[in-house]
Amino acid sequence: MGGNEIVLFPVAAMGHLNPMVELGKLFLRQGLSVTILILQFPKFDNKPINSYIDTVSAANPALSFHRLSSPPSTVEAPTFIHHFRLAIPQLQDYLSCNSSATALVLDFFFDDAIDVINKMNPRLPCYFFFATSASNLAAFLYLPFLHKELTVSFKDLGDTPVNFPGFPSPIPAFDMPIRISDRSSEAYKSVIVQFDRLPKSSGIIVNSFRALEPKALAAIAAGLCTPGRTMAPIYCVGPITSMDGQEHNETAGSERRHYSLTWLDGQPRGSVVFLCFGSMGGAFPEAQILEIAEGLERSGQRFLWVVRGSLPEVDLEAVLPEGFGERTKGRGLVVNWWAPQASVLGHAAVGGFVTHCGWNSALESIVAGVAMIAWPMYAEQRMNRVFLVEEAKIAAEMPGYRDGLVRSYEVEEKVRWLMESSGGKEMRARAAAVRERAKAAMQEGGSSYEDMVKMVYSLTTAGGGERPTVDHLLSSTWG
Ligand SMILES: O=c1ccn([C@@H]2O[C@H](COP(=O)(O)OP(=O)(O)O[C@H]3O[C@H](CO)[C@@H](O)[C@H](O)[C@H]3O)[C@@H](O)[C@H]2O)c(=O)[nH]1
Repeated sequence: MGGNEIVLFPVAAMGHLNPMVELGKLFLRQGLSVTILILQFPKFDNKPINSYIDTVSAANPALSFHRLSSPPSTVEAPTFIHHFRLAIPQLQDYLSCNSSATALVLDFFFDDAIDVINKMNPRLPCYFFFATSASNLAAFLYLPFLHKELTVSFKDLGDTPVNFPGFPSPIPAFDMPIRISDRSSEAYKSVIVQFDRLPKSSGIIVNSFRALEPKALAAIAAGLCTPGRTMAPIYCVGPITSMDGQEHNETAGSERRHYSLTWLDGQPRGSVVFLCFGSMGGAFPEAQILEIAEGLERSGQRFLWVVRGSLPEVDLEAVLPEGFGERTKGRGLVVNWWAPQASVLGHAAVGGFVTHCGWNSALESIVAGVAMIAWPMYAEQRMNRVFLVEEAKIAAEMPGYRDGLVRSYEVEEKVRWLMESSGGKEMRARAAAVRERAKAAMQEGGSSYEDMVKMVYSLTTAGGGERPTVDHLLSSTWG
C-alpha cells in the first residue's frame, strides 16, 4: 500500500486536531503515508497546539505536518469557518502540487471545500471526519429535513422535546446548540447546507463505536436520517483518544511528569473526583469558581480540579475562598489552566469525572472506565449530556447548569452521590463495563477494527483488490 498519501485537514483546535492526529497514526500503521495540514486560527490559544504538534512530530517522525499560511481576513470578526474558506485556494495549491494524494479527509466543519475539490479533481475521494457522536450525526443529518417540518426556531420552543430519527431520546429544544438556535441566523443556514453536503462525500469517519450508539447507526444505515437521499458510508473507528503531548507525563519518576499525576499517586484507588472543562472555553467567572470550591470543600471528597479563568493563568490565591488550600490540603489539588487529562483519567486513583461533555472528554472517560457528572457548557455539549445521561447511563446531570450558575450545594450533593451512594456505585460499574465494550471494538475482529478495514480498503483501492491487513487499533492509552 506504500505510496498512498492520505491528506488530513483538521480544525487546529485540540478537540478536533487530537483525534485526527490519532487517526493519522492509525493510517500510518496500515502502511499509508499521512500529511496533516495545519491552518492556525489567530483567535485560538495556539501555544498548547504548537507544543502538542512539536511533541507528536518528535514521537512520530513519519507523520508529516504541513502548515498553510494564514489568509488575510476580509471580515471584522472572522469565525474559523470564514478563515478556512479564505484558505481553500491554499488547500487546492497543496493538492495540485502533491499529485500523490490519494484521499482527503476533512474536518466536518470544512464542508465548503468538497465542491471545490470535486471540481478540481473529481477522482480524489473526499471523506469527512466527524469529531462528535454518531447520535449527533444522526440528528444533524436530519436537520435539513426537520427544517422543512418546523416553522419556528429552537430558541422559541423552550423545553419542547424534538425527535430526531436515531437520536436515542427526544432532545429538549433548549439543548440544541446555541449556534443553531435561531433559524434566521447565518450560522443556522450554513449548518443546513453543511449537513446536506456531508452525505455526498466518499465516507464519514465517526469517532465512536457501534456498541455505544447502535440506535443512531441503525437509523443512519436505514436511511431514516436522510430520507430519499443517497448516504455516504459511515466508518465508526473509535474511540480514538490519545495521551499525546502527555506522553512524557506518564512514567512515574520522570522529571517532566505533571505534578497532578504525582499527587494522584498518593491517593487511594478510585477515590478522586476530577473536574476539567475542555480546551476551548471552560472558563468560569469568579462567582462560579467560588461555588465549586465551597461545594468541593463541603463534599468531603478528594478532588483534582483544573481551574480556568478568563486569562490563561488565574491568580488562584485571589479567586479561591480564603484558607481553601489549607482546609483541603492532602485531599484536594487545584491546577491552573491545563492538566494532562487523558493520563489523569487513566490513573487508578480517579473515580469520577465532572466534565463539560466535549466528545473527546466523554470518550477519554469511557476509555478509562470512569463515570461522569455532566455539566455541559457550549457547542453540542448539551446533546452529549442527553446521550450520556439518558441513553448510555454513564453520567449523571449536574443540576443547575441551565440556570447559568451551579450552586455549591449542587456540586456538593452530586459529587457525593457519585462517589458514595449505591446509585453512584452502579453508574461507576456501568462505566467500567462500557470500557470493556470499547476495548473489544478496537481489537482484531471488533466493530471499529472491521470498519477500519473497510475504510482502508475504500481509501486505497477504490473498491478493487484484496481485503487489507489491518493492525489492531489499541494504543498505549489502553494500558
Ligand atoms: O486541561 C485540559 C483540558 C483539555 N484537555 C484535552 O483537550 C481535549 C478536549 O476535547 P473535548 O473534550 O472534545 O472538548 P473541547 O476542546 O471543548 O472540544 C470541542 O470539540 C469537540 C469535538 O467536536 C466537541 O465535542 C466540544 O463540544 C467542543 O467544545 C481532550 O482531549 C482533553 O484531554 C487536556 O488534556 N487538559
